[in-house]
Amino acid sequence: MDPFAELPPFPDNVPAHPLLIIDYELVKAGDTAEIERLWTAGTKLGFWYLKNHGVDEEVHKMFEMGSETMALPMEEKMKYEQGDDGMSFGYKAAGANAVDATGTLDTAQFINIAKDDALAWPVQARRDYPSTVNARMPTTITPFVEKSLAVNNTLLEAFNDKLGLPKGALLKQHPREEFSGSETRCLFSPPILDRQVIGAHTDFGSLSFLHNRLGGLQVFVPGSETWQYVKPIPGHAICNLGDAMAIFSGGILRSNLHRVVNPPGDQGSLYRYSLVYFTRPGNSIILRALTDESPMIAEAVANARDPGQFDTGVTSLDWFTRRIKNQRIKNRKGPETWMASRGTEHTEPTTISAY
Ligand SMILES: O=C(O)CCC(=O)C(=O)O
Ligand SMILES: [Fe+2]
Repeated sequence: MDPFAELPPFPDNVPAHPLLIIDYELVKAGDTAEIERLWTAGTKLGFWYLKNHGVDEEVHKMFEMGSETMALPMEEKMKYEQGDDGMSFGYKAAGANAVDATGTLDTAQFINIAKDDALAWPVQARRDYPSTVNARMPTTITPFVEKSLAVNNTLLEAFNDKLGLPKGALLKQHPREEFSGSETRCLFSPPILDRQVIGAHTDFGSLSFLHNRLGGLQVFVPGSETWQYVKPIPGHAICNLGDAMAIFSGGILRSNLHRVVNPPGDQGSLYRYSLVYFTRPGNSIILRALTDESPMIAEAVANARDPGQFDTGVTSLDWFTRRIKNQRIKNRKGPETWMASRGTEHTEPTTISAY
């Protein structure tokens, strides 16, 4: 079944940035040419399409889980709201976050489910969830999390070797058993013309495995002056690196700015769903460049304009909590709260809201 069949196509006359297309099966098989292309994608833009990932069936069911959850009465969803303390897991209502320094409200609802809960099910590891999530945990969510973990770990290992790290060094930053901010997220937003759905940001963690059916995602390509759409392609996931990988690699890998706006053309009158699996480092991992383990990373840090930026002195949990907490509109004191929510993109032109 083609999940795009019922949807109006992404318009032909709207430019989209041509991400590199990486074949997961080839990367998994150790194909050096394909791994070289993955490396190019990770170092130049930090975004790429991933085909042949084998997760389509689970993605389809996750979209169903998302629509079942979003259809619950607001009062029910609000029982599971993520709150203002910087925890991500649970439900996030539309308008709970700022999308820019002036405090404009976001328009996306999320349901975020911790990887730790998906793997521990039926034991509760981190928090409780709406009935629609519980009902889908064994059939849909846990299988999706397991497959996404395997895909992301394979990609991390490929980057590990290209960075000249000892085998398993990056995987050691993401222990399966340690609690972390790793989670799956289903997003839902109504048509909205005059503002961003999700403000410009870099992702907090290491690697995001994203599934889009409608347009709306935009990337800010280094050296360009405008935002560019990423066009959804059936069967192709969109992968991107987050802050933790930029820091571990001493800036060799790129955590790129992106945002979500209304889908273009005829897609723009539809409700938009999307789905992500985020791999994030273990809570206790200190975010710093892995200079002791790779001469290539040591050299990158030595040559960096501001080497200190790769020695944050904070744990992954602290980094994540700070960013989530300062996006929450209830915590907003002024533009400085937005600045306090920023990640590795702080040197980038994040002020362009240019809607
Ligand atoms: O919905 C999308 O296309 C992207 C979502 C995103 O960037 C995020 O949740 O971090
Ligand atoms: Fe993102």
